[in-house]
Order: sequence, then structure tokens, then C-alpha cells
Amino acid sequence: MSALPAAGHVPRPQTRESVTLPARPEPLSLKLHETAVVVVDMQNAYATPGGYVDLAGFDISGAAGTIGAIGRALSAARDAGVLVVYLQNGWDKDYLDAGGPGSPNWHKSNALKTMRRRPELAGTLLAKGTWDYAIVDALQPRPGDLLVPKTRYSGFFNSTLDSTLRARGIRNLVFVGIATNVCVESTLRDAFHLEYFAVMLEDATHQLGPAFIQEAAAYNVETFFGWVSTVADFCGAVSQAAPSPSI
Ligand SMILES: C/C(=C/NC(N)=O)C(=O)O
Repeated sequence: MSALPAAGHVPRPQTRESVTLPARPEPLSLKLHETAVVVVDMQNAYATPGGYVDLAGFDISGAAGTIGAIGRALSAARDAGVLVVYLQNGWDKDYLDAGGPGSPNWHKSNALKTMRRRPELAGTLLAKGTWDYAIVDALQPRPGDLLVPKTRYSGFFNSTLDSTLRARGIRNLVFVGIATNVCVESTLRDAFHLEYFAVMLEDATHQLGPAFIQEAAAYNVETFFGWVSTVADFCGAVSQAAPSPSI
């Protein structure tokens, strides 16, 4: 985990106010100082033409709208003093973290499969230090945000995410990012099992696969694992809380 920028502590404006977030299946009361927005894998790999999922043949035409929606949610969150945590998916340049043939990841990762199918792409997809791994320009982390690298779909697996959140007293997680049905849902399900209250902003997420997948993921979240809300409702709710710099 790293705080951004690398050096120095950037205090967030803090509020002890609770807000009520309109959500399905019911509104949710959130103490903002116990809440973080989790930005899942908004990397060129997942959101930019020429990135991994585009090269692997998935339709990413909706990603541009998702970037804009996430930008609005993050702006409201930062203004209200809500912690922003970025997840960044990928591996070392030699792909040791990705696992070899003994790992299901080696068999299921479409990034690894695409590079095996197209050897000219070897070393370019989801490797640390590459353009593909980088967070998209429009959503670059700001001072005070945190960034947690991860090597599998769930942000909680083999990462510092849980301890990072617990150390800050975070109980509520607001999820945005790509892909709804893979890394967002995997992380959100693990959040449920780790006793976090999880909300997905459905219009700030985008699926990999046909449109019905987005609906199915939202159904799963609101019925079994957490709550579903929207960017407009999130922005409206957090803007009700005035930050209090003295806390
Ligand atoms: C398929 C896939 C999804 N990632 C994500 N960020 O949801 C991958 O990483 O290969």
C-alpha cells in the first residue's frame, strides 16, 4: 500500500456526520469518517482503447462514461473528506506474481492468455511499469488517496487492503470501477465476509460481457452482499455533510 504522493501525510478534512444514502434494497446510513470509496482497477488495461481487455476482444465502449461518472463521485468524496482507496491490478515484470501453470490464474487470466496467443505483446499487459498497468490519466490519484496493489481479482486477497482500512476505522466501502462482474464483485463479496458494509454505485461500474451481466451483478449485490446506489445519490448524500477541519 502506498499513500500518494509517496512522501508526507496529507490530512483529509474530516467529518463525524452521518448521511443517509438512497440505495437498494433500502437507504443506508453512513458515517463519513468510517467510509471509503474503493476505485477498482481503473487502469488503461480495463478502460482505454488499446489496453488489455480491448486487445482481448471485450467491448469497452462504455468505459469512457464510467470514467466520467467515477470522476464525479471522487470529487464529491474528496470534498466531503471521504477516504479514496485505489486498487491496481497486475504483476511484476517477470509475471512471477501471476503464477505458473500450477495456478488457475495462469489458465483463466485473459491477459496471460492474450500474451500467449500474441507473443509480440509479451511483457506489455498488466505488468508493473507499463502503460497498460497505469491508472487512466483522468482518474490519477490525488494527495491523500491511498493505492493498494493486488495480484488477483479480489482486492482483499494477499494484499494490504483489509489492514489499511481497519487501521483507519473504515467500516463502509463504496465501490466504483471495472469490471462490475469480476474485480468489483469479487472484492465486494470478500468485503461482506470481512464485515464491511458494501455499496456499489452501479453507474460508476462497467461489466465485462453482455449487458445482462451488469444487471445480474447488481441483483447479487443488492440481494445478498450489500447495497446498490448511484453517483447522483452518492454525491447528493455526501454533499449534505460539511467537513469540520477541527476534528
Ligand atoms: C477479467 C479481468 C477483470 N479484471 C477486473 N479488474 O475486473 C482480469 O483482470 O483479467
